[in-house]
Amino acid sequence: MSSEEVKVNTQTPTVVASQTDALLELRNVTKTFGGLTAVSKVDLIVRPREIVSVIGPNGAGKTTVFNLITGIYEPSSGEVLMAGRSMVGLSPDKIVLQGITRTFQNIRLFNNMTVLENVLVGQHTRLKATVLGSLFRTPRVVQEERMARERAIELLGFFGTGLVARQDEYVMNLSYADRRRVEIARALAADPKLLLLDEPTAGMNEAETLEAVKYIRRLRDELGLTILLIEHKLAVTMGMSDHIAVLDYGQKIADGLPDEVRYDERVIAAYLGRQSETKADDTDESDDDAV
Ligand SMILES: Nc1ncnc2c1ncn2[C@@H]1O[C@H](COP(=O)(O)OP(=O)(O)OP(=O)(O)O)[C@@H](O)[C@H]1O
Repeated sequence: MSSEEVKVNTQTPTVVASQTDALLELRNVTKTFGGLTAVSKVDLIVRPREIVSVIGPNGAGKTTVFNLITGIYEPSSGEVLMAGRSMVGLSPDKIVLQGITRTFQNIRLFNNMTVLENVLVGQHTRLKATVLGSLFRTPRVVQEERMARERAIELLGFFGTGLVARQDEYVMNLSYADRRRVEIARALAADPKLLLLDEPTAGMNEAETLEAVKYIRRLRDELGLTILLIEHKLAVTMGMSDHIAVLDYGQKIADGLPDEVRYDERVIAAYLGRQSETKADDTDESDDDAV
């Protein structure tokens, strides 16, 4: 994958009239990379406190959609709106301030930092300490640090007592499932309204996957979050999504309730088509897409 120039500006978001009660809305969003259209005219609505999944065969454009929402890429055309405000052109850190945080397909934690330190990193957008204040450790800075630590421990506590007890351990010593939890705790530290989870159960066994499904639901039910996720395990997606958007070759080919999507002929054809391509290629060993 070639990388693309990231356009960053500091403009404040403009309000665009929204016809919906959406928290997040993609309107006719297209992203091209040279001659390749990775995402083509995609509309998507995510309402407050929904759990919405984006699925599709490999290369369908799911990660690109996440990168468009989080400001890694700017759409070639179309609008990305958060609570009715356009986010197009905002830098990723400005988008975090709009209330959107994410986790990654390949966990991105600082392995040489402790569990607690990793979660503290997630709070940096909210802290107010100045460089001078930090140098001289003013009472305000000390108090802010104490509150940040308390908050980080509270967030780890969302996953039970296990991670709280291991807060001073290096992240690299944790199990894969625990590292995924720490990554979510770090994403929560920025106080999001919308959480984007990129394959939150990847690499997990069945018991860990069931556990992950439980805490994803709790993120919505107990913390009031709205969740958009990419997930390859279709049983997981079908079991917890309010609606599911299906991408194929960059286009949204279906969007509906799990049962509507499950039996949609275009969806079945897309998955079966890619599976036969994969078999012909015989290159992909990690295909757990199955309708
Ligand atoms: N920065 C980039 N430069 C060029 N092409 C890209 C870039 N990012 C993505 N693509 C291409 O866009 C298409 C969609 O990729 P994307 O990673 O969004 O798919 P995906 O659905 O997330 O796939 P997977 O399930 O394998 O992660 C692919 O053809 C990919 O090669």
